[in-house]
Amino acid sequence: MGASGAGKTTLLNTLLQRNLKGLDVEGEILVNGQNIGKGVTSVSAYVQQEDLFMGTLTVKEHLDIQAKLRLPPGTSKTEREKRVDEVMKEMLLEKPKNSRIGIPGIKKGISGGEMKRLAFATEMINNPPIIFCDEPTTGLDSHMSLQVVKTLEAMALEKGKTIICTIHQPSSEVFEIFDKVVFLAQGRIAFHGAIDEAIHHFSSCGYQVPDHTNPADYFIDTLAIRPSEAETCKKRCQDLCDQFEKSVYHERLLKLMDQTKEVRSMTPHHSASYFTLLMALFHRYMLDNIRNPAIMKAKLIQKLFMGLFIGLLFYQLDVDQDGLTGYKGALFYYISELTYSTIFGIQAFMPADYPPLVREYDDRIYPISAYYIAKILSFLPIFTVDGIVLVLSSYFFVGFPISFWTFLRQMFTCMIIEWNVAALGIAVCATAPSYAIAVTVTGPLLTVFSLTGGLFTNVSEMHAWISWVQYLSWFRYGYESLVVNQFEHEKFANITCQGMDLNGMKARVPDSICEESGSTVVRNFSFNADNLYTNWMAMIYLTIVIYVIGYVGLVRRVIANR
Ligand SMILES: Nc1ncnc2c1ncn2[C@@H]1O[C@H](COP(=O)(O)OP(=O)(O)OP(=O)(O)O)[C@@H](O)[C@H]1O
Repeated sequence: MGASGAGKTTLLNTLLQRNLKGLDVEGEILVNGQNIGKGVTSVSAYVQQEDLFMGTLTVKEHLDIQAKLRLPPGTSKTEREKRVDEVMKEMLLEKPKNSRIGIPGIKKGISGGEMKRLAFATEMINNPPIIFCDEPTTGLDSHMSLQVVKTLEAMALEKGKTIICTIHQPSSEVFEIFDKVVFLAQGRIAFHGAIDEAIHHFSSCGYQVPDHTNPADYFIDTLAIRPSEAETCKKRCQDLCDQFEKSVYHERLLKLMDQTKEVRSMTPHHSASYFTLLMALFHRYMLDNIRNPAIMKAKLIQKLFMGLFIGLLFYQLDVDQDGLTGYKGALFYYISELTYSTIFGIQAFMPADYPPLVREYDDRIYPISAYYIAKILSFLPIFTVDGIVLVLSSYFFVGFPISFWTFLRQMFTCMIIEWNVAALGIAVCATAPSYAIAVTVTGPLLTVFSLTGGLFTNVSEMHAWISWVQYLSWFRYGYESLVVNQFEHEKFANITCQGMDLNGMKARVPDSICEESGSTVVRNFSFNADNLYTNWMAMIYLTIVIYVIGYVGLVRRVIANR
């Protein structure tokens, strides 16, 4: 305990060997007499102040997934289910087990107290002997705070756990539950011992708790640095810390520390196998994608709507010069539709994954690669199905050739385009430090790639110093494949040299501008009919390279954040 700025969080971080960048830490941290460094994570749990859950999951689903992530390899399904039932019972979560967790202030879910107990339940799954908690009662009313601290007490008394907890403004009832309390002031220890002893010690230093006053409030107030009288407060804190160092309580503390140097055994917990981690994370993200109406439902409805719109706009195009403009536009539109909504859809939702990822990575629950692969796999079905919906809902209206293989190639090209786009969306999100930066980078990138896609600029006419950009663009690869696939079909073997004249009547266009066959269209774009499949390979290759770059960016970002 201590006033704001006393060093509580720093002490917890030091014990847990986290977020110590820029700090000069001295001394030794021993767990059962052993200096295990960052290994402290494998014998402890850390319940942080802010609860980070996936609000779309139910309490039970969340715990099931956490059990898969946290229980050691070789744990059977029955054992896992038994453990989940046990922690739900211990943490009084049986009643809300099938309720969605929710997102405070956004989507209604379980109560604040239940959420805190769920945070404990999550950390308790693998039965760690030590539990660190950072201000577990923050944001809870007095009744819920008491319930949470009683739960902690039960863990200590009934399960023999060591609980190290920072606490902010506890009520007298809550304060009395703690066995031992450490008061911090300006990074130093102002007191360590039982609550009665604290009252006695502070009183002997001239700070008697007044009647009808919560001792916790009084001590924190005594140790606080008030800006208006900073120097006096600092001096008071220094005096109290000095007096503690001369007290019997300090002597006892030194003896206790000597005893803890005796080496005792401990059993670190092991994480699940890589495959189990991957499957559990995939399950979690799939459930979230399916439950989140803005991801799954909205995308499918949007693609259906846009597909029908394309179908109506380009309904049964003629095979003449005007029709050609429509066919070319419709094909390019497919790529745009698959690009913009996909990339911005990903960027709207993926940043929310980052805080839990950093936390769970710090807790050594899974490696970053497991998250990254699971995330990619969970997006893959959505960004495959919606492309199929788009093509299915428009293809036959537009008047593209009724040919099984042409249809299938068109669908497949669209699928690969969307995989490529999804890769860029995920990679930019993984690498960019914030959503705003991700969107700012993505906008111009899309403009550059669409401009070099072949519709606005002829691919052979670009200046040598800029034309290389087209080889990074799925617009370029995708458009060439779509154009070749359509215009090399026999439907376009002969194209009427007719177009609309100034009076709105069909008239013959001059031979010099007439594209009399699909092959001419392909040639005029400077596209190559042999590139249809090569482009698929190029897009798949590009997808993989982008994913790798995104992975490296994510790892750098997470590690830099520690
Ligand atoms: N033992 C220490 N020696 C020197 N500086 C310290 C020590 N402990 C903490 N500090 C510094 O004091 C400042 C406040 O520390 P910290 O954030 O841990 O306080 P806190 O008690 O958690 O405050 P709050 O309740 O407001 O979160 C930080 O700049 C930290 O680096």
